[in-house]
Amino acid sequence: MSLVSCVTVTVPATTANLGPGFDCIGAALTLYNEFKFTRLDKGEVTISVTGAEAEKVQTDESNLVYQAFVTFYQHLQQTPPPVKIEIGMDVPLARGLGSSATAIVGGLVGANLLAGEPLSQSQVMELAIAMEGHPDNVVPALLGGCRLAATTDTVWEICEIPWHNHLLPVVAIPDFELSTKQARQVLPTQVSRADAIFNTAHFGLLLRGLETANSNWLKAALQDKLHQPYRKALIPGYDAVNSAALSKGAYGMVISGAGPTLLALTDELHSQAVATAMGAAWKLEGITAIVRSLCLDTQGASSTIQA
Ligand SMILES: Nc1ncnc2c1ncn2[C@@H]1O[C@H](COP(=O)(O)OP(=O)(O)OP(=O)(O)O)[C@@H](O)[C@H]1O
Ligand SMILES: N[C@@H](CCO)C(=O)O
Repeated sequence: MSLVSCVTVTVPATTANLGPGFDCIGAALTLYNEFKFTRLDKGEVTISVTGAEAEKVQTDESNLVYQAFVTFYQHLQQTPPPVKIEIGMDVPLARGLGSSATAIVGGLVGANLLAGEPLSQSQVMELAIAMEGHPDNVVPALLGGCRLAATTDTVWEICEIPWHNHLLPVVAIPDFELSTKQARQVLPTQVSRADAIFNTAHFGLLLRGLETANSNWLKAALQDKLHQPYRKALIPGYDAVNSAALSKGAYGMVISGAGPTLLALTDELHSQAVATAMGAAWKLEGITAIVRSLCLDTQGASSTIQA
């Protein structure tokens, strides 16, 4: 078997939760990070980063892409080979768009390809979920589309959720970070039965709303009682941006992942006006935000092998 010496892996950003689907649903978006792995004959790992916010990413062995690369070889009980990793960043860091999931999936997929693919896609997925701690970013980052993940005692069941082709996500990405760790610390460890029932009902409605683009269902479905009411306080301007999105015809707005990016679900007719209004509302609050009208990525992680 001739070993691959160089591979480039492209991984999409993801939005997790979609309102009521806390820690179990996520969708891949058309915004990407790129990871190039070159096997070296000898020497140490070298890591370089280019693109948006490149200067914020560690280039030593604590780099998350390298950590994933090492985790893969540890899983096989092998020593990782010396490698050059080149990272091209377009997914902003710690903004709720799954940057850490791109790094984990990129590192694992790259390592698997360099090693001649000893692991199946579902084995790679399980390693990725274990590293991230929850499935809702890494699963769509790996597989693409909108995905629901549920675990039994032993396995993960992954289900593709139909996404109506009229639905467009608009993201407003503010210029401040919110780490997932910090955004999880504000959540209660126990919730009331009423809140659990509220989320169960709204999650069911969300699945049917995503499938049909039924506007009444979607408007109601994006509400949640498990995380957003607690996290709103960490996102100045949340109410103003929400009102702006709704006033321009969005079905609704949610916190993307752990935030602080806010994501409106809309359609082609309204997406431009919704994006402009969300950016303007944040500007009035003194916060600069980049707004982007995206689509659902259906491919997930993809790779190009250079022999
Ligand atoms: N391309 C990358 N290369 C290396 N490390 C990265 C990369 N992207 C993200 N990370 C690491 O992941 C951290 C951000 O992870 P965090 O979970 O806080 O936010 P997120 O994944 O962007 O948001 P969310 O999980 O809410 O979608 C960064 O601080 C960095 O350590
Ligand atoms: N489900 C996770 C996604 C962010 O990693 C959360 O909301 O904390």
